[in-house]
Amino acid sequence: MAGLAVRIESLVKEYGRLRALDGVSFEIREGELFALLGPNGAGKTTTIRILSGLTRPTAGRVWFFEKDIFRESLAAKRMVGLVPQAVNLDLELTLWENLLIHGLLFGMSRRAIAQRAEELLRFAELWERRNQRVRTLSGGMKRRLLIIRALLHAPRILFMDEPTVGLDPHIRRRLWGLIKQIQTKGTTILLTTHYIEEAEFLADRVAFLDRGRIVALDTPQNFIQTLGEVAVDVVTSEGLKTYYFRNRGEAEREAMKLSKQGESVTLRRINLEDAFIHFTGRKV
Ligand SMILES: Nc1ncnc2c1ncn2[C@@H]1O[C@H](COP(=O)(O)OP(=O)(O)OP(=O)(O)O)[C@@H](O)[C@H]1O
Repeated sequence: MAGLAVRIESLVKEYGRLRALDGVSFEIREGELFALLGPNGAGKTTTIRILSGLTRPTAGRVWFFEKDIFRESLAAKRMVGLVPQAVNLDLELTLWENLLIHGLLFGMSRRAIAQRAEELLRFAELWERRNQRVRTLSGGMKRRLLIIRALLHAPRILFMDEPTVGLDPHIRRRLWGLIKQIQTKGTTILLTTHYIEEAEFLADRVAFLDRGRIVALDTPQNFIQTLGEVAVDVVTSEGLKTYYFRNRGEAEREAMKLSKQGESVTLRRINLEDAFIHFTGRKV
């Protein structure tokens, strides 16, 4: 059984009178891909900022591989790579130069940087473009560069804050492939997202964050199974109602009954969005 990569205990973050995080605790196992899913303002970025050493919590403790990150902050920083929400690359420099600067900031030798940069640029299919200015890249390419920059110093843990926000669906899927490959190579990943299908596709476990609190935490499969297997959506004069059933037979019987009453009925598989609405009482 894999050890613990991240242990977070009772994190609180206050901005004046606003409690952005209200006692957040969870653990991430080594090699796991863990998603923090929540609506805007839930506290996802605040959590990532604390874990990356960009801001201090009001209270709470965090360990990476059993090292207290506030007591051993330098060692902790070297263990993590951060993919921020905003594309903070230097647009006037080339891809290669962006990676070089990052490596030097992390105290890597030029030789080690060159070796690792080549490996990662090839991995992200950006090698041919290494001498282009970042300005000339598409949105999806910039995101790929942002991800490999975070991996340059070979961190054991990768934090990704909304890595696919605002991208077209096919570019998002390509990034999902890349993220999965990074996990396969052994990196522990924490990502935040408000795209439910992203969490459902990528994550081993998902925590629903709502107004600074974790309201539910489990694997996508377990969340879905808690509700059942098949959902029946019914459009009524009062709006859309959804009913959950353990199997298709039960769902079909109920759907038949409702259609006979003249209701408009659709059957579908239960997904993580159903679970999210069930646990938070609202949409992402
Ligand atoms: N520096 C700050 N000063 C004051 N309030 C802040 C600050 N940073 C975040 N907040 C507030 O804390 C709460 C949580 O914000 P946070 O950015 O962590 O949410 P989020 O889940 O990442 O949302 P989003 O998806 O919009 O990035 C919000 O109410 C936000 O307005």
